[in-house]
Amino acid sequence: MNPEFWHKRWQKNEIGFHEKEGSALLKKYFHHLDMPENSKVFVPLCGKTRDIAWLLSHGIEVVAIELNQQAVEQLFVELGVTPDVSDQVDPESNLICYQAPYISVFVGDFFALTQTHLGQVNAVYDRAALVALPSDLRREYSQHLLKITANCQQLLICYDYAENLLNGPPFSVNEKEVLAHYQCPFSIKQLYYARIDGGFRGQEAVFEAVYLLAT
Ligand SMILES: C[S@@+](CC[C@H](N)C(=O)[O-])C[C@H]1O[C@@H](n2cnc3c(N)ncnc32)[C@H](O)[C@@H]1O
Repeated sequence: MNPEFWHKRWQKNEIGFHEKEGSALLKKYFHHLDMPENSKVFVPLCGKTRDIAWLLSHGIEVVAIELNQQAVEQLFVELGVTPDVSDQVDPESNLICYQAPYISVFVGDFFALTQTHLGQVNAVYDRAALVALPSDLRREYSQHLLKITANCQQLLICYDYAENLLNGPPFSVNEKEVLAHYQCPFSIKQLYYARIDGGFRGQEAVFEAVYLLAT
């Protein structure tokens, strides 16, 4: 998916992936992560997810990245927070950073983000990020994610459906693929696997899965 694809989706408000009430699966399974006091979670490819509001309301600091600036503007409006905006992150990355207490959201390409930008995080929350990318980019994504988070534990939410059933995104990422990306360095536990209620784009056989990736 090139950046234009996503910018057009945001421009036309074609954001069927956005959950107005946030993810029920995050609320149900977040406690499986080992989160000490004052923890920080990284939310890659965050869109304007309401999950960030939920994390903040539970005392979790959030750092996130999203390609589309309009999405990030909307995220902060919906949070009811006025951010400081800086395009002086560094001369090379072209990242812009929206910051307010307990939250930093970078606007730009995930692959331009470094461990230095991110700082130390206690966990990664990936909903609809890995599955947003075509297969050739998913390997690069998982490797980059491990590198910039220093193999940090992760709660991962994926879709699983038969190839040819749907045109992604979201792409199907089954358990075998999750293992291929992450079994080194993690032990991987599937916490949830169920058919999506009411189907997905007219298809019944689409499943949602939650994985805990921990060392
Ligand atoms: C399927 S949406 C998921 C958004 C969010 N995680 C959620 O649950 O609502 C994928 C998002 O990733 C963003 N995106 C795609 N490629 C990206 C990249 N290389 N760097 C940063 N964001 C990207 C898109 O603009 C889009 O908002």
